Amino acid sequence: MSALLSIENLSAVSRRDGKPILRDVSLQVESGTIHGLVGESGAGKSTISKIVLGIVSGGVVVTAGRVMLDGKDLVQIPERDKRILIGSQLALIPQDPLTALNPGRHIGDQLTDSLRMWKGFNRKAAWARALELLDHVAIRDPARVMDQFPHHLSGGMRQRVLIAAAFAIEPKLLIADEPTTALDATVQKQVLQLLKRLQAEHGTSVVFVTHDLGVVAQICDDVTLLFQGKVMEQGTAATIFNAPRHAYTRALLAASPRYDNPAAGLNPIDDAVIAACYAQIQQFDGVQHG
Ligand SMILES: Nc1ncnc2c1ncn2[C@@H]1O[C@H](COP(=O)(O)OP(=O)(O)OP(=O)(O)O)[C@@H](O)[C@H]1O
Repeated sequence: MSALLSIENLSAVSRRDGKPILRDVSLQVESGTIHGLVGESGAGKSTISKIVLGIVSGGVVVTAGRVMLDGKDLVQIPERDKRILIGSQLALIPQDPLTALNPGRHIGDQLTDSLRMWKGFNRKAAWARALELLDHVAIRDPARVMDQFPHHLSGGMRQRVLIAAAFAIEPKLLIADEPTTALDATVQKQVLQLLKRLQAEHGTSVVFVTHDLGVVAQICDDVTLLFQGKVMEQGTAATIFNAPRHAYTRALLAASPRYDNPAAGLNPIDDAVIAACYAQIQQFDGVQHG
């Protein structure tokens, strides 16, 4: 297997106060696999995704590292080349489908836009392809949905539309940013199954951003676990779940809801584990600056 996306020693700081946001993060997303980017709030998951997608805000400064997509460094290449590379090979499934869709435009127009822009379809061909895509994500009566506005659809349907839009350009890499957080448990499971099916059919590589290890267990092949912008543990999902090495991983697992045993209680993360993580980070920062 070869890595489609290779993040190498990526570090970033806040422009305002120089505070580290990413600390020497390296990870590889192998072709045709789903890589879970996992961590609690502030771990740096969104920052990594935004750097890959070329949409990181000016408040974040990348201070070191490379982001290699298919052999090209996204941090270094000229802006125009980057836009073309990202637009044609990357797609995003966002957390909140409602804000990601334009409320004032029909679903059909929104779906055909990227097909016309990136796949060179004419209006008629794009419309036919969009109908197929909606059918493929199990939307009933796609022709009717094409003429609807986002607010006419349920949350699960909106997320299916965005999944259809993401796969429309046949991206090599898909970034799914907590795509099921806003959905209730039953719909969440259906959307995850859909994502997994399409990913396998298309051979797409996926970075799956989540704070939820239960979701990781359902669909990820590999996992990178972050704490305060530092990789705490990395490996196959099987290793992370069956033989976690880091105390933080074990604590997070114990604190996650058990889908196979919902009656089992949750164990809050021990303060001592968090203190040890901060100590590890302080030591890392000390070595960097000392
Ligand atoms: N534009 C910015 N300017 C300065 N600091 C930022 C900026 N964006 C994010 N940060 C900081 O970077 C750190 C990581 O944030 P990030 O949003 O990447 O974490 P996350 O793991 O995605 O968390 P969440 O699950 O809450 O979205 C946080 O401390 C945050 O305050």
